[in-house]
Amino acid sequence: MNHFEPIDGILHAEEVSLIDLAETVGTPVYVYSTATLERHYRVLAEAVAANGKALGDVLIAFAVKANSNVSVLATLARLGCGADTVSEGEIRRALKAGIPASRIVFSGVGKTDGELAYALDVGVRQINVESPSELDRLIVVAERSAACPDIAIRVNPKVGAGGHAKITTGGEGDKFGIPVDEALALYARAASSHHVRPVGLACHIGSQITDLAPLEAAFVLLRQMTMTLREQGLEVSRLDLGGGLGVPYQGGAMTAAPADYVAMAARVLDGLDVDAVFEPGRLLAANAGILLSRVIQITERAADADGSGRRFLVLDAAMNDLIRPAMYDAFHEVVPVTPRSGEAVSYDIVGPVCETGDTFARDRTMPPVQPGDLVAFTGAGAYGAVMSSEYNTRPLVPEVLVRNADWAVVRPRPSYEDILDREATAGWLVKA
Ligand SMILES: Cc1ncc(COP(=O)(O)O)c(C=O)c1O
Ligand SMILES: N[C@@H](CCCC[NH3+])C(=O)O
Repeated sequence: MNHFEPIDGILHAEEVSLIDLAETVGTPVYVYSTATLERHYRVLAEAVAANGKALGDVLIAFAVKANSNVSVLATLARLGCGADTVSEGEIRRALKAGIPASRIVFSGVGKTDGELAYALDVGVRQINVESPSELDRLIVVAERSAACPDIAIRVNPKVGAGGHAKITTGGEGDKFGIPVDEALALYARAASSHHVRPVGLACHIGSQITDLAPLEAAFVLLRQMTMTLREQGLEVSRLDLGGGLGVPYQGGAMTAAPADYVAMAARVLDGLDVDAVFEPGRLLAANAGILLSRVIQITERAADADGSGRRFLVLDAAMNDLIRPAMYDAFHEVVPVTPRSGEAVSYDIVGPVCETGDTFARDRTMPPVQPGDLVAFTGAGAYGAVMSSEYNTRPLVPEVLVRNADWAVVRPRPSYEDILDREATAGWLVKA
């Protein structure tokens, strides 16, 4: 069930009219649905439960990078969801949202000594080590902290996948993970240290993966590596399978179903006696959020000798609010909140930022709109607000969480005073 549906001709988030919301909070604004977040988590948790013991004692750790709003995290935390984090800041957010440290995984290619020390101090469940030099640093930090953290070695399985080259993480030339032979050797080396306890292997091969084949190839490799390590007498009790499962951004687009994904993982790991970790980000959050924006104007450019004319739909949202189209040519549906009758029109949908790249879509055919109308970008709940900035000194886009007929501003829009007060004028530039 979609929780962003029209009621009496007006698009709603659950029971909240987006017209009312825009009037109160202003635009642009991200709007999240509690019911969708909960449903997405439950679909995955039920798929896990349906596979019995094949995946062991499973942890679903939401990839905080996809949507780090503390209220979003707290919504998932209440259902028992853990967190996959990539920085001290994300660990702090997860803890603030009520996710216990015992359900927090710390990943990332470049964790600083300070971040490692913080993770040990709060006692995260496991640290995914991504390079030999990180292991060396972690051993020193752990010795200093008198801690002995559980670690997983992140493998680069040479299986890259994903919706765009910029979001592939498991391929040969990618910066993520450790090549298989090196990872096996590093595991044995870690096992000989008194300051870390290797408990498993991890992989994450990319994002917006719509086909299970590359994921299966990576999981099969983890299984083979587990057996190799066990033959050497080493303990392997956890496999972190990463995230990466894609979502439909466009009506009718095909992606693998979460239930098939979990069943595939269960098939591959069956009989191995390990506890699996899943790190879904986009899967839980993308279709739980929209970006609501207002049409500023429509600029018609007549055809000249060099080219065809254009019709620019200029919105008050821009690439600084939602960067996915500019960065990955990502597709987001743009739907009018109150559709007008009339023939579909082709627009170049753009924002007000001074970059040609501030283009959400070229030649997008959609129902006609007029200045002042509201439109919603769908599928914007993951890698939306988290990647926003104040480029062009546009106030950071606010976020609203809806629950039934209730809603709350869970990140307010800063005022211009807030923005300017964050900066200091160098003393020598201030008039005496
Ligand atoms: C280590 C790790 N886990 C999980 C994720 C979540 O990925 P996705 O949002 O595609 O599920 C990412 C991001 O790609 C990641 O880097
Ligand atoms: N930010 C990317 C996904 C990156 C995943 C992080 N490893 C996107 O919007 O699709």
